[in-house]
Amino acid sequence: MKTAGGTDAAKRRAGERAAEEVEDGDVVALGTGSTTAYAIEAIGEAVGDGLEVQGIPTSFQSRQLALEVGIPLTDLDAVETVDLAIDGADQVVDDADSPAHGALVKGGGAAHAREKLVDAAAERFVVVADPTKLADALERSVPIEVLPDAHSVVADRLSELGGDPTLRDAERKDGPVVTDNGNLVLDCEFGRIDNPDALAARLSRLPGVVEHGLFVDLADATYVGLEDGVEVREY
Ligand SMILES: O=C[C@H](O)[C@H](O)[C@H](O)COP(=O)(O)O
Repeated sequence: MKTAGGTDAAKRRAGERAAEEVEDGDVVALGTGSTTAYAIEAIGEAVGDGLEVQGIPTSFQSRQLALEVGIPLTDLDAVETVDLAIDGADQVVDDADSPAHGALVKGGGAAHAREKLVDAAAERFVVVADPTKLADALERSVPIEVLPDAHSVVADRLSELGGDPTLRDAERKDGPVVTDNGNLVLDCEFGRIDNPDALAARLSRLPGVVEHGLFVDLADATYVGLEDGVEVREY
């Protein structure tokens, strides 16, 4: 998969390095997005060379790619353990002095509900990112998957919390984005999020919210792809 801009080589390095963590016999959660796609392709190559793994896809996109590159697939409810999750992020807190170090915003591809489920279940969750994703604090809009009937009432509650929600529109279809789970997505601006843990708890309490894109205390490491290598942050 190719993406626009100069970060493609960095994404590839991060993805390929994370794929090197996969061991024979592992169950691996396969995240969604352009960076994780490089990891899935690399795992597929290793499978071609004899590595035995089972993958759990997190979206239609990652499922299709995994099938294309020959990774045998399974489901979360069919396995006892998920050894490793490899997944991208839209933003990562990279300030080691911050209590939110390693917190993420995810869901740019509207896959965050399934991603959070498997990333949280994994023994080890590795984020793959290029340097444009790193920030001192989270300030990207937060994707919030909502039941279709709930989008306007949840939007009202988000405004009361100080947010500025927008229903995500599909680019090549009239109407909103519909997730793989049949739901809608509100992208909510909160400005700089100094306490993502507190905001995450408030969002989770709203009836009609299926899942939000704040991932707090879930990642074990971030692999940051650079033009000439990979930097690893362990949390
Ligand atoms: O819903 C999508 C996911 O959370 C992605 O992992 C995230 O948007 C990052 O994607 P990319 O690697 O394409 O920037």
